Amino acid sequence: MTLARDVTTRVAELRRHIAALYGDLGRRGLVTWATGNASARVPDADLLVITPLGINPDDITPEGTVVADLHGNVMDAELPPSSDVESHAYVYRHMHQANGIVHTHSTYATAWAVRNESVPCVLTMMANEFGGEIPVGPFSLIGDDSVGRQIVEVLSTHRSPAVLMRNHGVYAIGATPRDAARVAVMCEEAARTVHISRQLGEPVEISRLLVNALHAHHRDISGQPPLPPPTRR
Ligand SMILES: O=C(CO)[C@@H](O)[C@@H](O)COP(=O)(O)O
Repeated sequence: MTLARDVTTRVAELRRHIAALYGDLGRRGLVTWATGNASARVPDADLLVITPLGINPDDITPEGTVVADLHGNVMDAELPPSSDVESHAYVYRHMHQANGIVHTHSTYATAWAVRNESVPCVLTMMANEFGGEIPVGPFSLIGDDSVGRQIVEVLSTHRSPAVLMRNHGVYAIGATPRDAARVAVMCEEAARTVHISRQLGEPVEISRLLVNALHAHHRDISGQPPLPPPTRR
C-alpha cells in the first residue's frame, strides 16, 4: 500500500497511540490477556488503526497494530486484525464524530451485560458522562460487522457513548481514542458502584430533568460536544 506522506505520518502516530492506550487498558485491569481491542480512525484517509487478533496488552507494539480501510480490509499489517475490525469499520462509517473505539470485558460492566440489564442513571457522574442509562444491545455474533450494526442501532436512541453488548462486553465510542478509553473506564466505574449500591438496597433515581441539567452543564464546562446521532448508509 502506498500512502501520501502526511497520511503515513498520521498512521505512525496512531499506531503508537493505540499501542500505548491498549497497554494502559491492560494495566488498569480493563482488558485481561486478549479480551478486548481498540482502534482509531485515521483523519481524512478512510482508514483505521486497530489492535491485532488475540493480543495481550503487555505484548502490543506499534508495529503489531493493523491498518485497515473502513470496510475492514487489511491495508498494512504484520499480524491478523482483531476479529472486530469490520464492526469498528461499520461504526466509523456511520458515526462520523467517532474517532476512537475501545472494547473491554471489564468485570462489572460485563456482569450487567450478561444479565441483559442496562445500568440505570443513578450517579451524577453517569448523568455527566452518559446522559442517562448505559444501554444493553442484543446478542450478536463476532467476526463480521454484526456487533457494529447493533452498536450504531442502540446508540442512535441513547445519549450514552457506551453500550453493553449482551453476553459479551463493553463498546465505548469517543471523539478521540483517549475519550473512548475514558468512557470505558467510567463505564466500569459506574457499573461497579451501582452494583454495590444494589447490594445495600434500592438505588435512588435521579429525575430526567436533573439528568438533563447535569449532562448539559458537563458538556458546557468540559467542552465535549455530544456525539451526533448515527447516519445510516
Ligand atoms: O469479545 C470477544 C470474544 O468474546 C472479542 O471481541 C475479544 O476477545 C477480542 O478479540 P480480538 O482479539 O480483538 O479478535
